[in-house]
Amino acid sequence: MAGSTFGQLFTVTNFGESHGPAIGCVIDGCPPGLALTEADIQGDLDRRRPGTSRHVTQRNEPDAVEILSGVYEGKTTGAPIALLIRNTDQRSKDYGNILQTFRPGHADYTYWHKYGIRDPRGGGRSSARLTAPMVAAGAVAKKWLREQFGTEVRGCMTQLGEVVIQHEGWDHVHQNPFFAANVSQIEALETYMDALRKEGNSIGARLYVEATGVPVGLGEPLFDKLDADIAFAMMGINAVKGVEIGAGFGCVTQKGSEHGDALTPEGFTSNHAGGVLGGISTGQDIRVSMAIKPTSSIRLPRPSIDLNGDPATVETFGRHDPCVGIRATPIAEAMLALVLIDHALRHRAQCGDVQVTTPDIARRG
Ligand SMILES: C=C(O[C@@H]1CC(C(=O)O)=C[C@@H](OP(=O)(O)O)[C@H]1O)C(=O)O
Repeated sequence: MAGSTFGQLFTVTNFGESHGPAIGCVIDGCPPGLALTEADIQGDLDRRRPGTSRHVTQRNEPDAVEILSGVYEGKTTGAPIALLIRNTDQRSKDYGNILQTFRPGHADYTYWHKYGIRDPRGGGRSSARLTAPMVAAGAVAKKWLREQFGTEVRGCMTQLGEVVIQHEGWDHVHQNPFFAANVSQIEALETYMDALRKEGNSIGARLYVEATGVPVGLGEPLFDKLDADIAFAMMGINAVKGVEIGAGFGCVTQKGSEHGDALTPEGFTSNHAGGVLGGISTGQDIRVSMAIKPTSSIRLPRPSIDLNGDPATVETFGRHDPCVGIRATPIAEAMLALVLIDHALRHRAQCGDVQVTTPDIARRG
């Protein structure tokens, strides 16, 4: 399958460029009968959209979604659902000076060598703007999962550069532009970002995303393991460079007696597995962490080469996120929801009914 379609039974085909007339996606395989309006989707798009604080790109896009097909009298019909988001605030002249060069750390270089042609305006097809349609599709998946199984997907930023963010409570996530589960560190995060922006530089971040109320049995035994597909989905998000499931790299120093989550009649007593054993969901919370690289478009001049391979200096102007991780939480949530709906439909196709249990006493304790 070509590289713009995600999923096996609930497929999402992403289209568009950052400075084209519109971006969007076509969802195929959505179960019929799901009540769906634009309002079900818009909330998550608003959480991701640019221009909402001084710490993100100042490109001001409403990211208003239009449902073009697949819904009749407020319900999905089983037909493809086309979702459209019009681009309204392109400023393509910002990219004039980098047409002949490659930004270090950017897809400019690989796109040029692969295709021999690229749309450089706003990063074209490589733009993080193309995550918006995935957030829209993810909102549909979230709604179906919630109604079928009571599954909830949520995420937060856990580290911005060197600043580790302590988890104070999930309700804090909605009260700050960083998606931090913390309000007492917001001032420190703002000071950090203000200094970084002044310097013309960018920084990486770490995010956490989890799904609760996940049925047992989602995932395939050998290749399409649930955790493998989650890692694939997260690595498909622009700028993600590392993914951990459960204890992740922490398992290197764990002993078997510690890592293996004990089973009791009431449920598991811990969740180092991150909710997946043998590639199949345990019914515990799915726990995922990811590392997001610093934005490659920065104001600081850097050495590079031009299209002829001669030395060049690159400086990027325009409206870039000093930390793409700041707006990435809704994207990670959406990708996790898309993996879960796809595997829930696959499980149902092979095994019939999906078993909903929440044997995770670790999270209740
Ligand atoms: C527009 C969005 O982010 C954009 C992502 C992006 C990039 O190269 O990835 C470059 C910038 O585009 P522009 O130069 O056109 O402002 C960001 O603003 C968005 O996320 O919706």
